[in-house]
Amino acid sequence: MFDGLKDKLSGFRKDVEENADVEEPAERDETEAAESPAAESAEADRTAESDDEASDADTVEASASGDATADAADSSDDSDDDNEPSTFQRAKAFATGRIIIEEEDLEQPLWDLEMALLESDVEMSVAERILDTVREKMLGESRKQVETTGELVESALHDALLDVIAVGQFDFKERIAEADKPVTIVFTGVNGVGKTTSIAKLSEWLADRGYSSVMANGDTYRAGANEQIQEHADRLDRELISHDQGGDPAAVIYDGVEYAEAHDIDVVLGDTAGRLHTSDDLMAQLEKIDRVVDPDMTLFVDEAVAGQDAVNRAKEFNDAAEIDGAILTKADADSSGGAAISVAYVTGKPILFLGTGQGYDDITLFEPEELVESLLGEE
Ligand SMILES: Nc1nc2c(ncn2[C@@H]2O[C@H](COP(=O)(O)OP(=O)(O)OP(=O)(O)O)[C@@H](O)[C@H]2O)c(=O)[nH]1
Repeated sequence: MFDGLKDKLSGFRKDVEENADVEEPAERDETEAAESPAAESAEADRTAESDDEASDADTVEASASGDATADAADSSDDSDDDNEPSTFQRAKAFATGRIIIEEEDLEQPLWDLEMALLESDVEMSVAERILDTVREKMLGESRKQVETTGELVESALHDALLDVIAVGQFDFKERIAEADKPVTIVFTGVNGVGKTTSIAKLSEWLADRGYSSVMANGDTYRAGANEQIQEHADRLDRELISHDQGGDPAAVIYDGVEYAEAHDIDVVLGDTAGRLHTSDDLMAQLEKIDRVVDPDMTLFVDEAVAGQDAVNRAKEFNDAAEIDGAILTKADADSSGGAAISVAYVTGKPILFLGTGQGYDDITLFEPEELVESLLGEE
Protein backbone atom coordinates (compact mmCIF):
# COMPACT_ATOMS: atom_id res chain seq x y z
CA MET A 1 0.00 0.00 0.00
CA PHE A 2 1.33 3.43 -1.05
CA ASP A 3 4.79 1.97 -1.77
CA GLY A 4 5.56 4.48 -4.53
CA LEU A 5 4.94 7.37 -2.15
CA LYS A 6 7.02 5.73 0.59
CA ASP A 7 9.96 5.45 -1.83
CA LYS A 8 9.63 9.07 -2.82
CA LEU A 9 9.58 10.28 0.77
CA SER A 10 12.63 8.24 1.59
CA GLY A 11 14.25 9.70 -1.54
CA PHE A 12 13.81 13.16 -0.02
CA ARG A 13 15.50 12.03 3.19
CA LYS A 14 18.46 10.69 1.21
CA ASP A 15 18.61 13.85 -0.91
CA VAL A 16 18.89 16.06 2.14
CA GLU A 17 21.39 13.76 3.82
CA GLU A 18 23.58 13.51 0.75
CA ASN A 19 23.38 16.96 -0.75
CA ALA A 20 22.70 19.43 2.03
CA ASP A 21 25.71 21.01 3.62
CA VAL A 22 24.80 20.25 7.20
CA GLU A 23 26.67 20.07 10.42
CA GLU A 24 26.19 16.63 11.90
CA PRO A 25 26.56 16.18 15.67
CA ALA A 26 30.16 16.52 16.78
CA GLU A 27 31.96 13.28 17.65
CA ARG A 28 31.96 12.50 21.35
CA ASP A 29 35.31 11.95 22.94
CA GLU A 30 36.47 8.44 23.81
CA THR A 31 35.65 8.61 27.54
CA GLU A 32 32.12 9.83 26.86
CA ALA A 33 31.54 7.13 24.26
CA ALA A 34 32.59 4.49 26.77
CA GLU A 35 29.95 5.61 29.26
CA SER A 36 27.02 3.33 30.08
CA PRO A 37 23.78 3.63 28.03
CA ALA A 38 22.05 5.04 31.11
CA ALA A 39 24.65 7.73 31.40
CA GLU A 40 24.33 8.40 27.68
CA SER A 41 20.60 8.82 27.88
CA ALA A 42 20.93 11.08 30.88
CA GLU A 43 23.36 13.09 28.81
CA ALA A 44 20.87 13.13 25.91
CA ASP A 45 18.18 14.33 28.29
CA ARG A 46 20.41 17.07 29.54
CA THR A 47 21.16 18.11 25.97
CA ALA A 48 17.48 18.09 25.07
CA GLU A 49 16.66 20.10 28.17
CA SER A 50 19.33 22.61 27.52
CA ASP A 51 18.19 22.79 23.90
CA ASP A 52 14.65 23.50 25.06
CA GLU A 53 15.94 26.32 27.06
CA ALA A 54 18.34 27.34 24.36
CA SER A 55 16.75 30.65 23.47
CA ASP A 56 16.97 31.85 27.05
CA ALA A 57 20.16 30.02 27.75
CA ASP A 58 22.22 31.37 24.89
CA THR A 59 23.52 34.23 26.99
CA VAL A 60 24.25 32.01 29.93
CA GLU A 61 26.04 29.52 27.72
CA ALA A 62 28.23 32.20 26.20
CA SER A 63 29.01 33.88 29.54
CA ALA A 64 29.74 30.57 31.19
CA SER A 65 32.48 30.03 28.67
CA GLY A 66 33.72 33.48 29.59
CA ASP A 67 33.20 34.76 26.10
CA ALA A 68 31.69 38.22 26.32
CA THR A 69 32.19 38.83 22.61
CA ALA A 70 30.30 35.67 21.82
CA ASP A 71 27.53 36.87 24.09
CA ALA A 72 27.14 40.05 22.11
CA ALA A 73 27.41 38.25 18.78
CA ASP A 74 24.84 35.74 19.88
CA SER A 75 22.20 38.22 20.93
CA SER A 76 22.58 39.99 17.62
CA ASP A 77 22.06 36.59 15.88
CA ASP A 78 18.89 36.04 17.83
CA SER A 79 17.44 39.29 16.70
CA ASP A 80 18.18 38.35 13.09
CA ASP A 81 14.91 37.37 11.45
CA ASP A 82 16.15 35.58 8.36
CA ASN A 83 16.74 31.88 8.39
CA GLU A 84 20.42 31.99 7.52
CA PRO A 85 22.53 30.79 10.42
CA SER A 86 25.55 32.92 11.19
CA THR A 87 29.06 31.53 11.34
CA PHE A 88 28.85 31.76 15.09
CA GLN A 89 25.59 29.79 15.19
CA ARG A 90 27.09 27.16 12.92
CA ALA A 91 30.18 26.85 15.08
CA LYS A 92 28.11 26.63 18.22
CA ALA A 93 25.74 24.11 16.66
CA PHE A 94 28.69 21.99 15.64
CA ALA A 95 30.15 22.11 19.13
CA THR A 96 26.86 21.25 20.82
CA GLY A 97 25.98 18.59 18.27
CA ARG A 98 23.01 20.40 16.78
CA ILE A 99 22.09 20.50 13.14
CA ILE A 100 21.98 23.60 11.04
CA ILE A 101 20.47 23.52 7.59
CA GLU A 102 20.56 26.52 5.33
CA GLU A 103 17.65 27.39 3.10
CA GLU A 104 19.72 27.00 -0.04
CA ASP A 105 20.67 23.45 0.99
CA LEU A 106 17.01 22.57 0.89
CA GLU A 107 16.11 24.17 -2.41
CA GLN A 108 16.87 21.25 -4.70
CA PRO A 109 15.60 18.48 -2.37
CA LEU A 110 12.37 20.44 -1.80
CA TRP A 111 11.90 20.94 -5.51
CA ASP A 112 12.42 17.21 -6.06
CA LEU A 113 10.01 16.47 -3.23
CA GLU A 114 7.37 18.69 -4.80
CA MET A 115 7.75 16.93 -8.15
CA ALA A 116 7.59 13.55 -6.42
CA LEU A 117 4.40 14.50 -4.55
CA LEU A 118 2.73 15.79 -7.70
CA GLU A 119 3.74 12.64 -9.58
CA SER A 120 2.12 10.70 -6.75
CA ASP A 121 -1.15 12.50 -7.46
CA VAL A 122 -0.96 14.64 -4.36
CA GLU A 123 -3.15 17.67 -5.01
CA MET A 124 -1.22 20.89 -5.71
CA SER A 125 -2.38 22.88 -2.67
CA VAL A 126 -1.64 19.88 -0.46
CA ALA A 127 1.87 19.47 -1.90
CA GLU A 128 2.52 23.17 -1.30
CA ARG A 129 1.30 22.97 2.25
CA ILE A 130 3.55 19.96 2.89
CA LEU A 131 6.57 21.82 1.48
CA ASP A 132 5.83 24.90 3.56
CA THR A 133 5.65 22.86 6.73
CA VAL A 134 8.80 20.88 5.92
CA ARG A 135 10.70 24.08 5.17
CA GLU A 136 9.47 25.75 8.34
CA LYS A 137 10.25 22.72 10.51
CA MET A 138 13.68 22.14 9.05
CA LEU A 139 14.80 25.72 9.27
CA GLY A 140 12.95 26.50 12.46
CA GLU A 141 13.38 25.88 16.14
CA SER A 142 12.28 22.25 16.10
CA ARG A 143 15.67 21.24 14.76
CA LYS A 144 16.96 21.49 18.29
CA GLN A 145 15.07 18.36 19.31
CA VAL A 146 16.78 15.95 16.94
CA GLU A 147 20.25 14.54 16.58
CA THR A 148 20.84 13.57 12.97
CA THR A 149 19.87 14.97 9.60
CA GLY A 150 17.81 11.83 8.92
CA GLU A 151 15.85 12.38 12.13
CA LEU A 152 15.36 16.02 11.30
CA VAL A 153 13.93 15.18 7.87
CA GLU A 154 11.76 12.46 9.33
CA SER A 155 10.38 14.68 12.04
CA ALA A 156 9.65 17.48 9.54
CA LEU A 157 7.94 15.08 7.10
CA HIS A 158 5.99 13.50 9.94
CA ASP A 159 4.57 16.84 11.04
CA ALA A 160 3.94 18.03 7.49
CA LEU A 161 2.06 14.86 6.48
CA LEU A 162 0.05 14.67 9.67
CA ASP A 163 -0.92 18.31 9.28
CA VAL A 164 -2.69 17.60 5.97
CA ILE A 165 -3.86 14.03 6.56
CA ALA A 166 -5.50 14.54 9.95
CA VAL A 167 -7.71 17.48 8.94
CA GLY A 168 -11.13 17.16 10.57
CA GLN A 169 -10.40 13.69 11.95
CA PHE A 170 -12.93 12.39 14.45
CA ASP A 171 -13.42 9.12 16.26
CA PHE A 172 -15.93 7.15 14.18
CA LYS A 173 -16.29 4.42 16.80
CA GLU A 174 -17.13 6.96 19.46
CA ARG A 175 -19.54 8.76 17.15
CA ILE A 176 -21.45 5.53 16.56
CA ALA A 177 -21.37 4.56 20.22
CA GLU A 178 -22.73 7.92 21.38
CA ALA A 179 -25.38 8.53 18.71
CA ASP A 180 -29.05 7.81 19.30
CA LYS A 181 -30.04 4.62 17.52
CA PRO A 182 -30.76 3.96 14.79
CA VAL A 183 -27.79 5.80 13.32
CA THR A 184 -28.41 6.57 9.66
CA ILE A 185 -25.44 6.66 7.32
CA VAL A 186 -25.85 7.61 3.67
CA PHE A 187 -23.17 6.73 1.11
CA THR A 188 -22.45 8.91 -1.90
CA GLY A 189 -19.97 8.62 -4.75
CA VAL A 190 -19.88 7.50 -8.37
CA ASN A 191 -20.63 3.93 -9.43
CA GLY A 192 -18.04 1.24 -9.71
CA VAL A 193 -15.67 2.54 -7.07
CA GLY A 194 -16.66 -0.01 -4.43
CA LYS A 195 -19.55 1.80 -2.78
CA THR A 196 -21.84 -1.21 -2.43
CA THR A 197 -18.98 -3.44 -1.32
CA SER A 198 -17.99 -0.81 1.27
CA ILE A 199 -21.54 -0.77 2.67
CA ALA A 200 -21.36 -4.55 3.06
CA LYS A 201 -17.91 -4.31 4.65
CA LEU A 202 -19.09 -1.64 7.06
CA SER A 203 -22.08 -3.75 8.02
CA GLU A 204 -19.62 -6.52 8.91
CA TRP A 205 -17.27 -4.10 10.69
CA LEU A 206 -20.22 -2.91 12.80
CA ALA A 207 -21.36 -6.48 13.52
CA ASP A 208 -17.85 -7.28 14.78
CA ARG A 209 -18.35 -4.47 17.31
CA GLY A 210 -21.78 -5.59 18.39
CA TYR A 211 -23.94 -3.31 16.23
CA SER A 212 -26.77 -4.64 14.07
CA SER A 213 -27.44 -2.99 10.71
CA VAL A 214 -29.90 -2.93 7.85
CA MET A 215 -29.09 -1.97 4.26
CA ALA A 216 -31.33 0.30 2.21
CA ASN A 217 -30.80 0.58 -1.51
CA GLY A 218 -31.31 4.20 -2.47
CA ASP A 219 -29.73 3.51 -5.86
CA THR A 220 -33.04 3.22 -7.64
CA TYR A 221 -31.52 4.57 -10.84
CA ARG A 222 -29.38 1.71 -12.08
CA ALA A 223 -30.73 -1.56 -13.41
CA GLY A 224 -29.31 -4.45 -11.43
CA ALA A 225 -28.48 -2.34 -8.36
CA ASN A 226 -31.01 -4.20 -6.18
CA GLU A 227 -29.65 -7.59 -7.20
CA GLN A 228 -26.08 -6.50 -6.56
CA ILE A 229 -26.66 -5.27 -3.00
CA GLN A 230 -29.06 -8.16 -2.32
CA GLU A 231 -26.20 -10.58 -2.97
CA HIS A 232 -24.16 -8.93 -0.24
CA ALA A 233 -27.14 -8.83 2.12
CA ASP A 234 -27.78 -12.55 1.56
CA ARG A 235 -24.16 -13.48 2.11
CA LEU A 236 -24.03 -11.49 5.33
CA ASP A 237 -27.54 -12.42 6.39
CA ARG A 238 -28.69 -8.81 6.65
CA GLU A 239 -32.06 -7.33 5.82
CA LEU A 240 -32.19 -5.24 2.63
CA ILE A 241 -34.86 -2.61 2.08
CA SER A 242 -35.41 -1.85 -1.60
CA HIS A 243 -38.00 -0.44 -4.00
CA ASP A 244 -38.44 -0.98 -7.71
CA GLN A 245 -36.08 0.71 -10.14
CA GLY A 246 -37.08 4.34 -10.69
CA GLY A 247 -38.47 4.73 -7.16
CA ASP A 248 -37.69 7.56 -4.77
CA PRO A 249 -34.30 7.06 -3.02
CA ALA A 250 -35.40 9.13 -0.01
CA ALA A 251 -38.45 6.87 0.43
CA VAL A 252 -36.27 3.72 0.43
CA ILE A 253 -33.92 5.06 3.08
CA TYR A 254 -36.90 6.31 5.10
CA ASP A 255 -38.30 2.76 5.01
CA GLY A 256 -34.88 1.53 6.15
CA VAL A 257 -35.06 3.83 9.18
CA GLU A 258 -38.61 2.69 9.98
CA TYR A 259 -37.51 -0.93 9.72
CA ALA A 260 -34.58 -0.26 12.04
CA GLU A 261 -36.82 1.45 14.59
CA ALA A 262 -39.35 -1.36 14.51
CA HIS A 263 -36.70 -4.09 14.84
CA ASP A 264 -34.30 -2.40 17.22
CA ILE A 265 -31.52 -2.24 14.62
CA ASP A 266 -28.57 0.04 15.45
CA VAL A 267 -27.47 1.35 12.07
CA VAL A 268 -29.10 2.04 8.68
CA LEU A 269 -26.69 1.90 5.74
CA GLY A 270 -28.23 3.75 2.79
CA ASP A 271 -26.76 3.42 -0.71
CA THR A 272 -27.43 6.16 -3.28
CA ALA A 273 -27.10 6.36 -7.05
CA GLY A 274 -23.77 7.73 -8.14
CA ARG A 275 -24.43 8.24 -11.79
CA LEU A 276 -25.96 11.68 -11.75
CA HIS A 277 -25.28 13.94 -14.65
CA THR A 278 -25.25 17.28 -12.97
CA SER A 279 -24.61 18.43 -9.48
CA ASP A 280 -28.16 19.90 -9.50
CA ASP A 281 -29.57 16.36 -9.76
CA LEU A 282 -27.24 15.21 -7.06
CA MET A 283 -28.07 18.12 -4.82
CA ALA A 284 -31.81 17.68 -5.30
CA GLN A 285 -31.65 13.97 -4.52
CA LEU A 286 -29.40 14.28 -1.50
CA GLU A 287 -31.28 17.32 -0.22
CA LYS A 288 -34.47 15.31 -0.31
CA ILE A 289 -32.78 12.47 1.58
CA ASP A 290 -31.55 15.04 4.10
CA ARG A 291 -35.02 16.47 4.53
CA VAL A 292 -36.81 13.15 4.73
CA VAL A 293 -34.44 11.07 6.85
CA ASP A 294 -31.98 13.60 8.29
CA PRO A 295 -29.01 11.19 8.19
CA ASP A 296 -26.48 11.23 11.01
CA MET A 297 -23.61 10.96 8.55
CA THR A 298 -23.02 11.20 4.82
CA LEU A 299 -19.93 9.33 3.71
CA PHE A 300 -18.32 9.80 0.33
CA VAL A 301 -16.82 6.68 -1.24
CA ASP A 302 -14.16 6.66 -3.93
CA GLU A 303 -11.20 4.58 -4.93
CA ALA A 304 -7.69 5.46 -3.80
CA VAL A 305 -6.35 4.29 -7.16
CA ALA A 306 -8.24 7.12 -8.89
CA GLY A 307 -5.77 9.61 -7.41
CA GLN A 308 -6.53 13.19 -8.48
CA ASP A 309 -9.89 12.17 -9.94
CA ALA A 310 -10.97 10.87 -6.56
CA VAL A 311 -9.81 14.10 -4.90
CA ASN A 312 -11.72 16.21 -7.43
CA ARG A 313 -14.85 14.12 -7.03
CA ALA A 314 -14.63 14.33 -3.25
CA LYS A 315 -14.59 18.09 -3.57
CA GLU A 316 -17.48 18.16 -6.04
CA PHE A 317 -19.64 15.87 -3.93
CA ASN A 318 -18.83 17.82 -0.78
CA ASP A 319 -19.70 21.07 -2.54
CA ALA A 320 -22.98 19.65 -3.85
CA ALA A 321 -24.08 17.97 -0.62
CA GLU A 322 -21.84 18.26 2.40
CA ILE A 323 -20.12 15.06 3.43
CA ASP A 324 -18.97 14.11 6.94
CA GLY A 325 -16.13 11.88 5.88
CA ALA A 326 -14.75 9.61 3.18
CA ILE A 327 -13.99 5.97 2.55
CA LEU A 328 -11.15 5.27 0.15
CA THR A 329 -11.41 1.84 -1.45
CA LYS A 330 -8.76 -0.21 -3.22
CA ALA A 331 -5.97 1.23 -1.10
CA ASP A 332 -4.41 -2.25 -1.40
CA ALA A 333 -3.90 -1.61 -5.11
CA ASP A 334 -2.72 1.98 -4.77
CA SER A 335 0.95 2.76 -4.90
CA SER A 336 0.72 6.53 -5.23
CA GLY A 337 -1.10 7.45 -2.00
CA GLY A 338 -2.04 10.84 -3.48
CA ALA A 339 -5.74 10.59 -2.69
CA ALA A 340 -5.11 9.34 0.84
CA ILE A 341 -2.86 12.33 1.48
CA SER A 342 -5.09 14.92 -0.20
CA VAL A 343 -8.79 14.22 0.41
CA ALA A 344 -9.03 15.53 3.98
CA TYR A 345 -7.09 18.72 3.31
CA VAL A 346 -9.03 19.52 0.13
CA THR A 347 -12.51 18.81 1.53
CA GLY A 348 -11.92 19.61 5.20
CA LYS A 349 -13.53 16.22 5.94
CA PRO A 350 -11.59 13.23 7.21
CA ILE A 351 -10.98 9.86 5.61
CA LEU A 352 -12.63 7.40 7.98
CA PHE A 353 -11.89 4.02 6.39
CA LEU A 354 -9.58 2.45 3.85
CA GLY A 355 -10.76 -0.49 1.76
CA THR A 356 -7.88 -2.92 1.59
CA GLY A 357 -9.16 -5.86 -0.47
CA GLN A 358 -12.21 -7.63 -1.79
CA GLY A 359 -13.14 -9.59 1.34
CA TYR A 360 -15.72 -8.31 3.82
CA ASP A 361 -13.04 -7.92 6.48
CA ASP A 362 -10.84 -5.84 4.21
CA ILE A 363 -11.72 -2.49 5.71
CA THR A 364 -9.51 -0.58 8.11
CA LEU A 365 -10.31 2.35 10.31
CA PHE A 366 -8.21 5.24 9.05
CA GLU A 367 -5.63 6.36 11.59
CA PRO A 368 -3.61 9.37 10.34
CA GLU A 369 -0.73 8.77 12.74
CA GLU A 370 -0.43 5.12 11.70
CA LEU A 371 -0.47 6.04 8.04
CA VAL A 372 2.25 8.64 8.51
CA GLU A 373 4.39 6.18 10.44
CA SER A 374 3.99 3.56 7.77
CA LEU A 375 4.82 6.08 5.03
CA LEU A 376 8.01 7.03 6.83
CA GLY A 377 8.83 3.52 8.05
CA GLU A 378 11.82 1.56 6.87
CA GLU A 379 9.98 -1.60 5.77
N1 LIG B 1 -8.92 -4.66 -4.32
C1 LIG B 1 -10.05 -4.11 -3.86
N2 LIG B 1 -11.19 -4.22 -4.56
C2 LIG B 1 -12.32 -3.64 -4.06
C3 LIG B 1 -12.29 -2.91 -2.85
N3 LIG B 1 -13.56 -2.45 -2.63
C4 LIG B 1 -14.31 -2.88 -3.66
N4 LIG B 1 -13.56 -3.60 -4.53
C5 LIG B 1 -14.00 -4.22 -5.77
O1 LIG B 1 -14.39 -3.21 -6.67
C6 LIG B 1 -15.42 -3.69 -7.54
C7 LIG B 1 -16.55 -2.68 -7.56
O2 LIG B 1 -17.17 -2.69 -6.30
P1 LIG B 1 -18.71 -2.37 -6.13
O3 LIG B 1 -18.99 -2.39 -4.71
O4 LIG B 1 -19.50 -3.23 -7.02
O5 LIG B 1 -18.74 -0.91 -6.68
P2 LIG B 1 -19.89 0.14 -6.47
O6 LIG B 1 -19.31 1.48 -6.33
O7 LIG B 1 -20.84 -0.29 -5.46
O8 LIG B 1 -20.54 0.04 -7.81
P3 LIG B 1 -22.04 0.32 -8.02
O9 LIG B 1 -22.75 -0.71 -7.25
O10 LIG B 1 -22.07 0.17 -9.47
O11 LIG B 1 -22.26 1.70 -7.50
C8 LIG B 1 -15.80 -5.06 -6.99
O12 LIG B 1 -15.18 -6.04 -7.77
C9 LIG B 1 -15.23 -5.06 -5.59
O13 LIG B 1 -14.88 -6.34 -5.13
C10 LIG B 1 -11.05 -2.79 -2.14
O14 LIG B 1 -10.93 -2.15 -1.09
N5 LIG B 1 -9.96 -3.40 -2.68
